[in-house]
Amino acid sequence: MSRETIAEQSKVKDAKLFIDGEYVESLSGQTFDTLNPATNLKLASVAKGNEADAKRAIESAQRTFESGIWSRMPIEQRSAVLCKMSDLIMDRVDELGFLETLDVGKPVKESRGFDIPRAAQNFRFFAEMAKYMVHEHYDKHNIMSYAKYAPAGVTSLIIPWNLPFMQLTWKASAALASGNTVVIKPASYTPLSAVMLGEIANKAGLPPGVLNIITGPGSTVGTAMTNHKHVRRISFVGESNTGKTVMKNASENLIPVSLELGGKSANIVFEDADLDEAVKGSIDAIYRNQGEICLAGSRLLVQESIYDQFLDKFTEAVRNIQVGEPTNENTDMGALVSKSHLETVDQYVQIGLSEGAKLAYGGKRVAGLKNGNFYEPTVLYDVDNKMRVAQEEIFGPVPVVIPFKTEEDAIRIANDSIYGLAGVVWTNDLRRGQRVSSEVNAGLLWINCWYIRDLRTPFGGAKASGIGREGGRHSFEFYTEAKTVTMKL
Ligand SMILES: NC(=O)c1ccc[n+]([C@@H]2O[C@H](COP(=O)([O-])OP(=O)(O)OC[C@H]3O[C@@H](n4cnc5c(N)ncnc54)[C@H](O)[C@@H]3O)[C@@H](O)[C@H]2O)c1
Ligand SMILES: O=C/C=C/C=C(\O)C(=O)O
Repeated sequence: MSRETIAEQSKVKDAKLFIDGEYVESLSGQTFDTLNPATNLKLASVAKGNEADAKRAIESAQRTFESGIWSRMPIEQRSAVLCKMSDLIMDRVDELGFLETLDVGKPVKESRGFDIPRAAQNFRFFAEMAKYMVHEHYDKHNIMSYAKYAPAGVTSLIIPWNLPFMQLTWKASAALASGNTVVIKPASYTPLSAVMLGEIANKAGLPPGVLNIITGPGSTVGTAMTNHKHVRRISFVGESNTGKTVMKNASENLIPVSLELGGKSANIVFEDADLDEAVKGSIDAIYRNQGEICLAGSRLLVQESIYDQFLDKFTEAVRNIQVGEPTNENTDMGALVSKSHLETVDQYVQIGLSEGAKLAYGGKRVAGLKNGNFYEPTVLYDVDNKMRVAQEEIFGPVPVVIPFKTEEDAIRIANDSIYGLAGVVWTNDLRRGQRVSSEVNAGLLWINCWYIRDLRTPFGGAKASGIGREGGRHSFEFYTEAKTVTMKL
């Protein structure tokens, strides 16, 4: 399909709330604008929901849950609806990919090649898996016990702006496959793809009220979605500090939370690594999605004996990254999500330089692309792990390169962080790879690769990077309520 046809098809519509199977205005009638990060021009007007709208959606989800139309639907039927949603997402991969690119600022080759296909895969994966869940059953003399996994109830899903459609569907597909009804809140910078899920749900035959979408501020909509007594699960993705607020609010009604939060992951390159592979993988780990990815290998730890050689090769590769118009097929790195985020990223670079870090490349806005939020892929090196740029999440295309002497040093530095989301080890000694991955305190470790996903595995972080795990059976455990039935025979 040509770029023009896709653009025509993806004509950005104003976005409304989606409640009880219908698109509606917010009760206040207020709206806000979502901008294109590549131009900072308005893309669409979006309904600005408030507490009352969130309550409307929660009540609709609660009524629908209790009706049993979805929660008691035979699993084969439920699964078929979700597979249909998967197909409908793939049918619209070009259009949804283009829309995601316009709203997030990310390269279209990634939106169409990864985010949207992965969203379709999320639905198919959980729809299929739900059919084959193994249930527990124990016999003890004349006593038989078994566990039933009942859907938990109304589930709030709160999503950030960096990979909106992929993350939203990662949560929604598992929650729905478990038999729950959901209320979704996308981030205000990037609400457009989420809103499309309403259309897709209706077309697939999801009963009205099973899936609801409320756009609006976190302080009002988000709060209502996290302290309402009818909400039985909250899955939140975002910053660690917002996660703390979510947990505090959830405690009012003792609502279980799953929190996927920030990261500052160590990407460790040992002297025995395949250097070309390590350079290529490390580039991907920090510049993909403009560095706006929680799993980013943002602390690049390099063994002293290869430090200069690695840094030269890495910087050379950075020079070749094509930064540009996100809808252009050749673009590798697009625009940061907002002007204020661009300013934050730039401030961090200045902080790093004032702390004594050196600049190997980048460090400023892209000349010639001043209307959008384009920042050069940047390399800060000779960084000490104590510096703020090594301790705080920058969430942009700015790795900090830190030298280390021994394996023990690398592990100590990797663990000297409040975060514990991910870690990457580059080495040709797989015993070392195993040792280091056992010692790094993080939820996700990759050896000689980065961000390869098997959806059956537990996904989540340690320390300030989160609470709980989703993925495969871990998602089903979170989104259901286990009930033990014991029978005397
Ligand atoms: N661990 C992971 O899997 C993962 C994945 C993606 C992003 N992240 C993290 O997300 C952050 C970037 O995203 P962001 O800037 O959108 O995060 P954010 O915390 O500002 O916002 C996330 C979502 O929470 C909402 N929100 C804000 N205040 C709220 C409140 N009081 N109650 C309920 N909801 C509220 C926002 O509107 C948004 O929808 C980074 O820290 C990144 O590492 C983590
Ligand atoms: O920015 C964070 C990336 C999150 C990735 C996932 O949730 C996933 O791959 O399932």
